[in-house]
Amino acid sequence: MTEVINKSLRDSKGARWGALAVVSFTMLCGYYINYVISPLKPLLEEYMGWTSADFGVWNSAYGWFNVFFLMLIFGGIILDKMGVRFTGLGAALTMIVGTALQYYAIEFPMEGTILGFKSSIAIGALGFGIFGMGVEIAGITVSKIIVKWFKGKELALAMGLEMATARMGTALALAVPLPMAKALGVNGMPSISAPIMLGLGLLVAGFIAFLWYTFMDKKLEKSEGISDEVSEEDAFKVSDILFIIKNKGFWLIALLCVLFYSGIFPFLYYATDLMINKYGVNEDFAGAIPSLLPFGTIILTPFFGNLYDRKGKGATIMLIGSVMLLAVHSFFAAPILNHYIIAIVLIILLGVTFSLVPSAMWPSVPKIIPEKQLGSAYALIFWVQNWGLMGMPLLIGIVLEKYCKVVDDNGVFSHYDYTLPMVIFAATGLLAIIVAAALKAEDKKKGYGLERPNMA
Ligand SMILES: N[C@@H](Cc1c[nH]cn1)C(=O)NCC(=O)O
Repeated sequence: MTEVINKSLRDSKGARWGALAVVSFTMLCGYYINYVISPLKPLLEEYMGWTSADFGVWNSAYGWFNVFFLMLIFGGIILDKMGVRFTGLGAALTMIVGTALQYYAIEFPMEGTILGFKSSIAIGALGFGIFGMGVEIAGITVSKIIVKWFKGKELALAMGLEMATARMGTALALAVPLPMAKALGVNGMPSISAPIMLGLGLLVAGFIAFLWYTFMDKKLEKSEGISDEVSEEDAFKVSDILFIIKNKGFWLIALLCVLFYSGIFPFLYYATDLMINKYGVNEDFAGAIPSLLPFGTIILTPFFGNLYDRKGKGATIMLIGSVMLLAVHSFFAAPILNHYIIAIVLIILLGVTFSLVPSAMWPSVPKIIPEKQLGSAYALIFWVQNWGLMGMPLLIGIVLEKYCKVVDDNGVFSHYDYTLPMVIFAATGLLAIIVAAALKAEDKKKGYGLERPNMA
């Protein structure tokens, strides 16, 4: 007698890892644009008259719509209501529109001011804000997609691999734009917009990749006998948000997220400038050192994710990562430690930190929040995180402009002293340790299972 078993497409290794590869590529394209202007800071100051505060405003715009217009919350609601296909395509398109505006602002600099900001900064920041909305909503959509394919399987490994792939985009963004802008320059004037044009092309490719994923998603649902992407049970309800925000574990994860990521992502915006100003690295190579950070995470995030899947210890991993964040930034702040080798070692250690916490944090959310509320839960966590992603670059930009300019004997600007900004980054590590310890205690009390393996 032959037994017919209806298997879900997620049971096919090829199908689920293939789906992961496709959506991860879309994220890689987004993460490239996220950091593309970081290494261009010295060129923007020299050739376009930007100040550090302008740079801070542009980068903080990432969170404007997400934080003030609650676009992330709406994104989460749309995700839970309309499903991953509609939301992912919309997010990918939003990234393209925002980046086109950024390109326009850099390629065609404008005179005058808008709402007190230089016109080019205002238009470009608006573009970065729109992009930020798109990439964040893409992020929550992809998290939900991964849970859909990998729950009960290699969930943390899959999330780690997605982040690792996305971080290749970050590494590219830190290493490529400065040499590229210089190489494509004409008559000694660098082509600052060229790396953004490259990103625009990548985003279009990312959109096409996501379109491809939508067909895989339909096949998955067909294999599971689901005809409508969003079932009655899965549809968003306001009570879901209330349920999530009443959960102490959720708040601890969200707080840890904003503190930890405020010490990493905004740091990356300034890392190339730090290498030039503190460690005296040549402009042409300065981006290569911070680009080691995402490269390290490419191997280590899946490694720690796999460890969490098999051995557990998620809360402990997050605590260790937070301790390392404090230690690394404290060394970056120490004025006498200014040899570039120290910078390389610290960046590598920061890469380990940046692998530890995300590899345990994101797969821990489904242990605290039921799957049908996951879209809203990730959206709320990203919303809290965006306060930091918005506030920190602005704070550092203003601090650099006001308190860190060092002048030579003739009163001419010589360089930025990064001690104070790095102390501020170290403070995020200290606060993260306190929250990570509280999360570990709460896990023990409530039995979320953060210290238990993910795989059955
Ligand atoms: N909410 C995102 C933030 C982000 C930064 N760059 C692109 N997205 C996030 O935290 N993603 C998880 C990660 O570790 O990258």
